[in-house]
Amino acid sequence: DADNVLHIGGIFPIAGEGGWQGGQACMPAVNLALDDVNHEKNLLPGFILKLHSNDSECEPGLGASVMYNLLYYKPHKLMLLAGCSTVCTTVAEAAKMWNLVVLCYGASSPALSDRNRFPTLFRTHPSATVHNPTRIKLLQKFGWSRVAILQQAEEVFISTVEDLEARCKEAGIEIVTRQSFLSEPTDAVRNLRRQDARIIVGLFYVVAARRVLCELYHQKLYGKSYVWFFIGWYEDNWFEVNLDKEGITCTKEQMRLAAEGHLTTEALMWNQNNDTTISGMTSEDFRQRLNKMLKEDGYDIDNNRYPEGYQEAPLAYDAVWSVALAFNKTMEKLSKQGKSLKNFTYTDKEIADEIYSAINSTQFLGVSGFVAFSSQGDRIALTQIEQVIDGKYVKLGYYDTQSDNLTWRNMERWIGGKVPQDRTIIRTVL
Ligand SMILES: CC1(C)CO[C@@H](CC(=O)O)CN1
Repeated sequence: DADNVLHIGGIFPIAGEGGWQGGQACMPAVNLALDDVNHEKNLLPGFILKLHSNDSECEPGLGASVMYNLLYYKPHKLMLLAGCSTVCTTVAEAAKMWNLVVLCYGASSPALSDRNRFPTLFRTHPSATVHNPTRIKLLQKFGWSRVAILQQAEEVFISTVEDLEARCKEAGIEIVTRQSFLSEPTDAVRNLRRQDARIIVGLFYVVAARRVLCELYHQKLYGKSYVWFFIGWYEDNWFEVNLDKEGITCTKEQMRLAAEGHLTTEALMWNQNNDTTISGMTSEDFRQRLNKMLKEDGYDIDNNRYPEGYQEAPLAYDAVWSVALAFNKTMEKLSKQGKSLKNFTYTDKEIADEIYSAINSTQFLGVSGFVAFSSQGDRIALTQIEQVIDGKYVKLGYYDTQSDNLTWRNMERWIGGKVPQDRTIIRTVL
């Protein structure tokens, strides 16, 4: 009956062009999770979790109006789910005025790790800075203490590079140059050449990555004397597609030549082992159920026609479990004070603080791996390292920053047969 429903709001990036339309796969994943938590006995006894949502198109203004409508109209919502860094920034900055926790399943911007601006924000999506301890670990593993940085001038990459520079300084790694470009990388790449950069960390979106790769080919900044670190969440064959459409002057073969041997880092979003998670499923079971649901929604999964956000779907699924587990804890605590989540209103700071501290201490094995939040509300996640070998990505290993543990498979291959140097070695014969 109506009064035993726990209402939450959801803001999903679905339509539109700009940014990340990851709500296409994340909203189905959220619906799967709502089904599961509402059938889990003893999780929300006597209650059901109900979602009220709308589309932000990954536009912060539209996201703000979706949020306004969710809050203006009854019933009261107990918290908000949101995706896209730009929308989460707007929603999380305002949410505190309504004493609402915001849980972001699709926001990677490092700027969101700020308890002053976002006191009630949590995210199951790791910050883009999660790559940086892994990059440092790899530089140290291969003895590189002189690196260069090439980045696209976008907020997420600017703040990620600031974090990387600080960690390089701490580790005694020299940044020989930091080049950035808006959309044309020619001059930036030329400056890398001038500084004799050999080990380069590249931070850009995938369209810019194709331009950079073709530029590397033309300026011969690839092959046995160079090591490039790219971001690992581009689609697997990113360097062979859209060449005509995006005016790339290199052929597929030239792009493959330039891409051969590059390393990538990315946050793990699908639990890698076959362990049974809190939902009773393994991550592969989850994949099967999600694929079935997406096929019913009309996606041609069998021919690799995936909706956007498929990669991040486990983060959305686990976000709902985080909420349900936190509400379970909160209800137990409130009932001892003769209160209930049903009494929550947007001015009730006490209940809001109970929800906050319950989420803050929530930890469980989810389909996206072990779910736990840092003091800034950031997702603590493993990273994966891959290398392009013979044109295909090969898993090289995983890194757990918390325990500083690098699991390495010794599969790496260097074009010149040995680890490239980070500088020109002048051999003086005495
Ligand atoms: C790994 C990626 C693609 C990074 O951007 C996230 C979206 C965002 O930060 O706005 C979604 N996941």
